[in-house]
Amino acid sequence: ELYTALVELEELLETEAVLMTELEGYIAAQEEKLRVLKRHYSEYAKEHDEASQDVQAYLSNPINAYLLVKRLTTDWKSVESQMVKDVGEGFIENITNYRSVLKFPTDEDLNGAAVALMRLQDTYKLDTASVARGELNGIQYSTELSAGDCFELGRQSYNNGDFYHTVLWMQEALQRYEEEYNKTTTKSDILEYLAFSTYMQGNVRTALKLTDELLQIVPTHQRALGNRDYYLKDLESRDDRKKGEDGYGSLPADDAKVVMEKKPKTDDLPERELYEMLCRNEVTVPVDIQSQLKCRYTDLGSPFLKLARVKEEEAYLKPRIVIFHDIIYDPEIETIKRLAQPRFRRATVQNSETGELEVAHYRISKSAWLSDEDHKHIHSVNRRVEDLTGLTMETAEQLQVVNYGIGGHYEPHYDFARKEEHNAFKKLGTGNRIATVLFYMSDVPQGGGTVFPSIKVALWPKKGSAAFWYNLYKNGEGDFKTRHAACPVLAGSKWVSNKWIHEVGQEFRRPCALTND
Ligand SMILES: O=C(O)CCC(=O)C(=O)O
Ligand SMILES: [Fe+2]
Repeated sequence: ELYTALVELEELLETEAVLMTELEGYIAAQEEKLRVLKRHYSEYAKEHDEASQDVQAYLSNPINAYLLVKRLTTDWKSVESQMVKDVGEGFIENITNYRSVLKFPTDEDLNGAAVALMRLQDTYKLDTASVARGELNGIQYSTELSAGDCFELGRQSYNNGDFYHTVLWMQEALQRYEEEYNKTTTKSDILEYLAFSTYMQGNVRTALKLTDELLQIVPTHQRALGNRDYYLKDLESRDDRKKGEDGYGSLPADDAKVVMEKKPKTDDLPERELYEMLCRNEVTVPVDIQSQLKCRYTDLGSPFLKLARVKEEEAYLKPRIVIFHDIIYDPEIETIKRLAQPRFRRATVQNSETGELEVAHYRISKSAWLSDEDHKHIHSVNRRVEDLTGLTMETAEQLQVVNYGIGGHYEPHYDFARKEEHNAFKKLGTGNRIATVLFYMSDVPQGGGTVFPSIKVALWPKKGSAAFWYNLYKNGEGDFKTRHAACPVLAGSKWVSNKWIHEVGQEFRRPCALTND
């Protein structure tokens, strides 16, 4: 699939350019065909008119008689062959050939891109009308969506069983439909989806009202008729139940407070809330902690860095999370992006029960792995990580390069493996992931932060900087406060590289301890 990385979507513009050229050619051929037919027609019209004025006089001329017969035999054959001529064939053939060389998105991409929009809408609390106007957080990004576009977004949500977003987008479609001069969809289609999803959201009365509206437009609509009966029965049975319960016999006035509660997500509610608030930059590190944070030029105790000190900024102290500024250079970034691009695969996660690598809705990006041998720039970057951290790269993983597409994200996770988990590191014999270095290789205009919910830290990508933290305590236990996430990218293309450093080989560089600290 293509929607999971922005670089791959860029290639779709090339596909679009080729398709436009083909379509233009097809239109020209079709116009030529019509031009020829029109010419034939006007010849017929001219002769026919003349003949009609005086049929006998016209036909008494043997040449005219001959020409009339000719017009309706050989001439007409050529008209017919012109009419049946399929000017599209060649173009369709071209397009079919392009399918194997150009990138084409699939239905999965369409769905993924729609789901990503819904994710952005939820995480960043974007209201449907603004998104439909092409506006994200008050910034105008694109052209407006038509009623048909909104309808299609609603339909995608519907197919995913997401009635909450179906209702939002069908309502928007309806509003836009009413204001549209050139209609891009039909009101009955919108009403059908809207009514049923409203019902699924628990609002029977509104569903009934919408279905009645639909039946006014299409009185014989079979599904609507069936649904209407069903909704009425449902209301009746609710009425009965209500009577039995409290004896009042009144229905809950669900119309008054349009019920549109989101599906309850009880599994991760508090962290989820905090995560999304951090992504929206609504939470900051408490002042008493913030006031202790420092920035410095430092050699970090490395002889090599004595003459090339680095800019270190503390983002948090326990656990210690630091940002190194201007630590990876533009030419290196360019090399990394160039080498990674052809190797990109959908990023996977490890199933903690089976140990298998699999794709997951909670990690949406493309990634590739680069090693020292791939380019001298990769070697330099790895060497720099060794200088910055004082840790050996002997047991580290290769450099992982990641690009996030529309709404791309990675929900809260630990970089280290938990004891009970099945994990590939056990087999490798390199120990757990002791530390993470995360290079930011692009700026991100909106969204795309790296956030740590349990300590309320948000790091914002800045091209050329890197974050560093230890995932494990000195006694090898995982530090659960390092749980972190990559917020959905709201605007722009986010590029990062991870260097995951392992335990084995660090014995004299970061000696073990008996307790956490
Ligand atoms: O992209 C980010 O900001 C964080 C990525 C991350 O946490 C990971 O890849 O493990
Ligand atoms: Fe991570």
